[in-house]
Amino acid sequence: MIKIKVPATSANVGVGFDCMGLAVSYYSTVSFEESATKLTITGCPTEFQNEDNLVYKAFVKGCDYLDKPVPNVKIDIESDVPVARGLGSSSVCVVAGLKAASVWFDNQISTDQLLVLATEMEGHPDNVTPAILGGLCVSFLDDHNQPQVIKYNVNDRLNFVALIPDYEVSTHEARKVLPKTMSYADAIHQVSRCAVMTKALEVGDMHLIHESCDDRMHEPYRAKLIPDYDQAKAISEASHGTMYISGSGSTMMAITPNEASADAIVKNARAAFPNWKIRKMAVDLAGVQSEVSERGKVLHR
Ligand SMILES: Nc1ncnc2c1ncn2[C@@H]1O[C@H](COP(=O)(O)OP(=O)(O)O)[C@@H](O)[C@H]1O
Ligand SMILES: N[C@@H](CCOP(=O)(O)O)C(=O)O
Repeated sequence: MIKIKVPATSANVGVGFDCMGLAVSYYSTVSFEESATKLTITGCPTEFQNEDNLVYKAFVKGCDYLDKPVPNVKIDIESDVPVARGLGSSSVCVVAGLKAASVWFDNQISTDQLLVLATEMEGHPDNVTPAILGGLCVSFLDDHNQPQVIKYNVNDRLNFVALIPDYEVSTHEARKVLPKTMSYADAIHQVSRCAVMTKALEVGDMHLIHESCDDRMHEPYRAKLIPDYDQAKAISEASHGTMYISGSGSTMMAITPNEASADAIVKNARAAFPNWKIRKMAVDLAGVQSEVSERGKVLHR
């Protein structure tokens, strides 16, 4: 059996639209086993238990890339990552399927190629890159379709709190509300803040994090899709947090200067939104992990 563990990701981190993403300590584990029948999928909503399942599509893409016949397979998805909440559930599926195909055929897909294939499927690299590599990543595909990635450290003092609403926002729909162009003035605003944000996260400078986390590319448009955005932001800021929309929402992520501030946000957000999941999260540094076992015995990781 092959088990693939993939972290959730918080894309954009406010000002890094479509290029910056953070792997967080919230996971899905997907198992792949040989099967007598073509495909069995368990552990996910019935609407996804068919050949259109994103994990299976990615597995097929990986096999095709390696020019191997797609094996009959049983897939079991054990997921903590909520669907369509801006924590990269689709990237988890894509990365799990591609990585499983690689492991199935002796790890023949390189990490760079995994990044290329995963980005092709997702359409943007900001979730799949940290899901594969872990940590805080900034990335793009160059003109030769090669991934260019830089990883930044995130200061240990910082804490992250995910405020996960009980309603979805589909990434596809949340991309439709964005304008097609932006002004030079807004581009300067964005580029300068994005560059400052990366270093501010590294050194843990909460003042600079707060000042630079002021997006003009997506957040003003998407805030309208999240009816509780203003209240969530007020709760975060009342306890010294800086909040941004995680990915395309609906989750909102608060960055806090210390644990006490994170605990206060958790307490106040739980009181205000009793039906939401409010979770403290750490940065995942490992990225995708695989394990191969036979009759319960781990053969290699
Ligand atoms: N456990 C799962 N099994 C199959 N497909 C899934 C699963 N989780 C997520 N998906 C796919 O990912 C899509 C959600 O992706 P998206 O709208 O980008 O939101 P997110 O922010 O969670 O990535 C679902 O519509 C579905 O196609
Ligand atoms: N850059 C993308 C990120 C989408 O992340 P998701 O977790 O919501 O799928 C975007 O903002 O559209």
